[in-house]
Amino acid sequence: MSCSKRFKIQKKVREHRRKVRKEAKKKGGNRKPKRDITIPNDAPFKEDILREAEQRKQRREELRRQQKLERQKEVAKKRKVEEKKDKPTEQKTEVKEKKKIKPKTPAVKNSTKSLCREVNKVIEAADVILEVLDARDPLGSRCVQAEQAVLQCPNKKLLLVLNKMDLVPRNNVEKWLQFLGNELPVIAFKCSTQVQEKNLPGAGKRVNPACVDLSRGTVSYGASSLLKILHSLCQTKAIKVGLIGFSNVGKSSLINTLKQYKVCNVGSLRGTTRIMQDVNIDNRIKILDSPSLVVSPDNPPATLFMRSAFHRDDDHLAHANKILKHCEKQQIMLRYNVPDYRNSSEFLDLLARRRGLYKKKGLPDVEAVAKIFLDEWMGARLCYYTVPPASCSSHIDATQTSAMKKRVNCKLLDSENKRSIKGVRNPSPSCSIPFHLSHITNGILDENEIIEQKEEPSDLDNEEMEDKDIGEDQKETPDAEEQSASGKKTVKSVSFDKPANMDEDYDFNADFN
Ligand SMILES: Nc1nc2c(ncn2[C@@H]2O[C@H](COP(=O)(O)OP(=O)(O)OP(=O)(O)O)[C@@H](O)[C@H]2O)c(=O)[nH]1
Repeated sequence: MSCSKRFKIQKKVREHRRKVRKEAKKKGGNRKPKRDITIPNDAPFKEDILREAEQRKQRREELRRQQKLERQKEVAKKRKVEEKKDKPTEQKTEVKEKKKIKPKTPAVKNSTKSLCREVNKVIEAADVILEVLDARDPLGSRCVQAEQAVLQCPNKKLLLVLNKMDLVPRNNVEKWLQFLGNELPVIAFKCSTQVQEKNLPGAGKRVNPACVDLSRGTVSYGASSLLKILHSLCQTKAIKVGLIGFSNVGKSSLINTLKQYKVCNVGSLRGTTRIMQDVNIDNRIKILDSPSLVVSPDNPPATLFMRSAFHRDDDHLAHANKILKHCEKQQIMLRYNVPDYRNSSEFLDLLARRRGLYKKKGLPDVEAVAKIFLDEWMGARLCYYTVPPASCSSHIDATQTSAMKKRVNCKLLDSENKRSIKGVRNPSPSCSIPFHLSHITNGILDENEIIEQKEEPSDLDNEEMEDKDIGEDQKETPDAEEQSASGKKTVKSVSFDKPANMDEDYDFNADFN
């Protein structure tokens, strides 16, 4: 064979092989499959390690999702700026003038009014009303006005749903069931909350958020019991079931749990639901989701913060202060792993140091840590609990109670509640924070009662003054708040002089550094 022919053949073979390799690469055949974490079975703490790895993965994904959202926001912002540039200058000045004329408050005010309207619509349309309560503060998530509005209608039935029972100790759930059961039928509930898109069939593809399967997420308790009760109420005709409650108590989650699909938007962000939504559970039960109830401004400050759907974002320190006032110091020190503190500012200072949150020049970033602290309290993970009061003057009279109980199969309810409580994994009392605030919250149902909100000076300063007066024990009692809730104003003598022994007790620079 001539040399030229041999080289020609060799070249052809090389080209052919290159082509084959290229195609294989395109198909992804050469790629090594991703290995799962393999831990030998005899390794100690295997389950813990796997759980930690899974949590880490979830966190990474969450971060990626957040970054993506931020990027999208930035792009949208840039686009807006470019669009504005393109518009003629005349239009710009018109828009500016309009903006100047429009005050900021009416937007919030109108939206609050519309929330009110939507809640009223739900109460009017529904045959059965479920008032959803947060098991961590059931009394605080009850609304006197809404309950009265329902009880005034003779044909409507009112049931309480004690949701999030996985976040409080078991004996506390039992106590609350007993306490609330004296007034109205109450059902213990735990929603299914986890959305595991990764485990769904077709993982990796884009999943339509409206049909994410929740059945594989965390287990729910009380759903079948609630359906049984509702079916017993609709023997002759189909019924509409309205869900009411303050923000973040889990109304939308409850619907998703009953439906086993994500049909309503859920989030730890308050006021996610803005309008009435109806969802058919089956051919006899239609559920109406409502926006959160509007909180009346005459509630104690902590209740106002815990239950309101909207907040001014700049008040983190004041809000954190309000919450800390009602918590047991020992438990807070244990939960957040901080040493003894005198007031909320000192606690936030210590927490910022503990979590490594510093501003420029090495100063602890108290604002940032206050925001994180509040997010935890508003989220669905922190375990805190309130204790039912020894006696409570009820706004429901005995005839209304007995009428409501007659309409519902209470024996079935009791047995189902016992079954649900047995199944749930509750936190131990030592891991949860006792929260000393138990008030029924006043709400607003009449939109004409909503008054324009005035900008008030931050109450942090005032409260810090109070803190200093109260000293170490954080002695503000619920009674004092009751007084403020009922409108009785007490005049406190506030001394603006430094306490005499203050400097001797504690030198911040020396003791702290
Ligand atoms: N741990 C736990 N978290 C829950 C439970 N139910 C709801 N959540 C969480 O509570 C948060 C609020 O739930 P939503 O269903 O959006 O509450 P909502 O009452 O509809 O809130 P709004 O839209 O503000 O009215 C979400 O982060 C849920 O995951 C529960 O039973 N247990």
